[in-house]
Amino acid sequence: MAKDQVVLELSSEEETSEPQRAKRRRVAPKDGPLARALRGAPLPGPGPPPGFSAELPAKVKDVMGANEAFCASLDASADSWVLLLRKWLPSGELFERLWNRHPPDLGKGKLFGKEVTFHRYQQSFGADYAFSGQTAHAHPLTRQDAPEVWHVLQQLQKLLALAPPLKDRNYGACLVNWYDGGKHSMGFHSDDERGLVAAAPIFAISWGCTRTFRLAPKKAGDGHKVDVEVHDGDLIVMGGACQRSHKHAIPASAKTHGRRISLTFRCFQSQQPGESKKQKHQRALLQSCCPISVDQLQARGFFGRHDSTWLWRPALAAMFLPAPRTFSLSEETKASIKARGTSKVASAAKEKLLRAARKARQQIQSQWRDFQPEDPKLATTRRYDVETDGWVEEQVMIQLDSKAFGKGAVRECFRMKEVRLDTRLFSGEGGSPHPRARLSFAAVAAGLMELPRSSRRTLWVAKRSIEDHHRKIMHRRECETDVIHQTFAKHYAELFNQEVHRQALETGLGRCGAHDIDFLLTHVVELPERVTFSAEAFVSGEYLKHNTNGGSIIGARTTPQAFSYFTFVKSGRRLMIVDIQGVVDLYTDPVIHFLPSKVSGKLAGADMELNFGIRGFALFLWSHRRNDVDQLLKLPVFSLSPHEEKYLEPTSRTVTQLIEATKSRKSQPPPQQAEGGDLVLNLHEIPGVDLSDWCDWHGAFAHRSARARSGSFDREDLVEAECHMEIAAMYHEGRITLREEDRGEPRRPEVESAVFHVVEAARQDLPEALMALARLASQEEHPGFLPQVLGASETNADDSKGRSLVLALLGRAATLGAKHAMAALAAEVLRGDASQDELQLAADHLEEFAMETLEELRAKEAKAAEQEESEEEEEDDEEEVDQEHNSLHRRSFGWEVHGFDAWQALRRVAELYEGPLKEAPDASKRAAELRQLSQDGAKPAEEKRS
Ligand SMILES: O=C(O)CCC(=O)C(=O)O
Ligand SMILES: [Fe+2]
Repeated sequence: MAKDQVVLELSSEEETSEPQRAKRRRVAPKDGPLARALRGAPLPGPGPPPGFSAELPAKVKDVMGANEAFCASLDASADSWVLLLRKWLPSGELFERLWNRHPPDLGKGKLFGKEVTFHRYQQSFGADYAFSGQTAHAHPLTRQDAPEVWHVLQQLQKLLALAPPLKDRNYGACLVNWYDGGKHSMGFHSDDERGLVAAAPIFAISWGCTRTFRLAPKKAGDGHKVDVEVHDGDLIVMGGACQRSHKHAIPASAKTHGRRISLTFRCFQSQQPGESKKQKHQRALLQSCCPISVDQLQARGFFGRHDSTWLWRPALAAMFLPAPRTFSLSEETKASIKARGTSKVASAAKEKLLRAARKARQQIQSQWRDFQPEDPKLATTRRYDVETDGWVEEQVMIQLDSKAFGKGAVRECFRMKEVRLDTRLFSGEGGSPHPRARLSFAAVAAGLMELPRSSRRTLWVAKRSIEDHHRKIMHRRECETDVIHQTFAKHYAELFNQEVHRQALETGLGRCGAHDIDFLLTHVVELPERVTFSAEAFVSGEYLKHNTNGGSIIGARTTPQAFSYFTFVKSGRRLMIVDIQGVVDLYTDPVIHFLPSKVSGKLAGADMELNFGIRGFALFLWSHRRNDVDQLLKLPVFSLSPHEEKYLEPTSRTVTQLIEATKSRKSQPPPQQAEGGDLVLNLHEIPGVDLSDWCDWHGAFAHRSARARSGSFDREDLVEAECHMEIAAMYHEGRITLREEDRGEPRRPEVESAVFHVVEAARQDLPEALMALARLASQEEHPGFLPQVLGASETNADDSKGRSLVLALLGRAATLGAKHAMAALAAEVLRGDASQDELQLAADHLEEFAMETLEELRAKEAKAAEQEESEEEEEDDEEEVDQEHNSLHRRSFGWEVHGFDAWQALRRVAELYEGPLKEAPDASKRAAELRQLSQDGAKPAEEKRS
């Protein structure tokens, strides 16, 4: 079964109406619009048990007499629910009669491979019941053979008649359990055997003494636990995703001595009646507007949601609208709901659904009208499995359209039908191909036979790149990349949905406007002779783009933006899924920005063309405004400057500007830095920038010698800081700017925000940011980076404060291993009158600078020698883009001009130990060593020079 091919045409409601809907959903069905309109007067009685709240529509209660009916949703989105109908069908004299029908022996089963005897009697009726590793053979469920069970079934059918999706379902399978006293019990389990109609509710009737019916989530945190005292005649209905999310049990009880019987009715696929003409028609309509079966919809919980098992919900109908248009009931209809009640609404909604489906069918038919398929061909599909990072292959038969129906700049699309071959047709029972079957397979392939009716035929769009498809291997890799990306995105979409559900439940905030999202599943189709396509399911509807790989945010939807940011955070800042586009929340064709060294497997090997790495992350973070969904998911805040907060509307950046920003990193030289005129800004007066706590440079002493650092400095956690620095770089280069009309000063570079981001990056210990900031704080000119910024001296009388700040920043950078910061710090310290401690620090840093420089020289020489040996001529430095780091990475901002080379540095340190530091431990010994080293090293270097 093509379970995975889910194509829905969803209609989008206005984002703004979402909070209201979310609110409704949380307490559904109680506050569903229909339920609210239909709710009758409350019934007398003890009221709902803990965890239960809602009452059911009056019409449902009518049929059941004056009994109470409650509903509990087991999770925040009401995907899993239970109904409780009190005193639905008291046992009366039937109890004794059915009791006498229990089998002579206790039930038996297998648990973890071991034979066990259950603490209860058990018998199935109507359909064999497979449980705990064995099958219980059923007795017939007829008036003659099981009159009591039969009687209950008759009553149940009356109830089913109220629920359109269930009314023609056959519930002719019942498991009866006899509990003789409190020692008899049933352990936790779910009623999720094979062969059940997916998501069709389970009906459990209790007779006899009161027991606790316990429901608990399978995974802690996935929903609520509920204990219900079930009395004689009570009916429990478990619906929606209940069996998937929850387990249930009848726990043993020391206090209970009475007898109890339970009857659970289930809906088996094998027992469903043939469809009537009308039903068939309805089903065909649904299927024609989306190649997904009604059963699959049920499996996805669409029919099980909220009260939709009982009424066709308008929201459900809306899902089938072909184009995203706001679907809402007319005022007139709403009034009639209020006035008249259930059945009208149900049928009106149904009518709307059918009309929508018909329209969708027409649309699809017209799209496929001039489909002129070529002969069917055998092909291999390859699906990517995220878990195993491998490919799964399958044989299919495809028919391609003879001409492309769509052409983009890089790709062309063909309509395609794909038939997944029904293996029963083509192979013998045991899996080995039957000779005759093989024959017919060949016959189909040769076009001699019609495609077999029973196999599934689905509609696809096959894509290939216009340019490259003749370069077969390349093109195959490209198709694979598409598939890998999309499957990855789908995986993250699932994580996103789960997280939204979890947070909605935990916080009690509801979904805060978050929609469930999905990506189309794609696969590679490979024809003989290595002709390759990537294929994805066909969707119709209005196609919208929500953000781009260049960081543009389009439109006001919150879900797609939150999703992109979620992928960044969830992946540990290793990747970010962008270019979110598709029909409503069914997306396709994403781009993944990633850091090549931090992802593994097939993703790492995938296409680099559209991956902008750090710059891609930075552009998105710069454009993205924090929204409700980010907050719901507790995604961390990425700080933006006060100017950005004020002037940056997500829509204020033009797409071209951003695309320019991303492209030019690769090919063109940076644009001329934006004209600054005679703009001068004092570093200490930039809004949002507070450097006062940095101004004590003695903080740098805390780290003493950089060599005392434990291990090498780890840049793993610096991705966010790199993003800040990249934003600063882009401002500096004039690649991005704020909306000028708002700020009222056209063509003025946005220096304030650039500085803000440098400071953010410096606070996160990014060495180049510390050095950049030190440069901005210094009193020298710095034409290379944000020349408009002045350090303290000219405007600030307190000169020493400025020097302190510079030293503190350099000290921190030095401690983090920035070589030139070490030497520059030493040079600065030695220039003034320094204390002993300061001199010692300078000596330590200078020594380490020398050692590192020597190390680098040695490594360089070794590499050169190696290259000479292997005679590698190729210069493979073909303008490689560093995706892992910001474009100012390893820049020293003028601090490299400190006047020391390794030898000079060594001599200078020696001088210090001979002079002002001669009191230091082992001073003279160290001085001698350093002098020796400087002489040894200097010789070969001088030889070389001459
Ligand atoms: O005795 C009960 O009410 C529980 C029965 C049950 O869970 C089952 O038959 O699967
Ligand atoms: Fe059960």
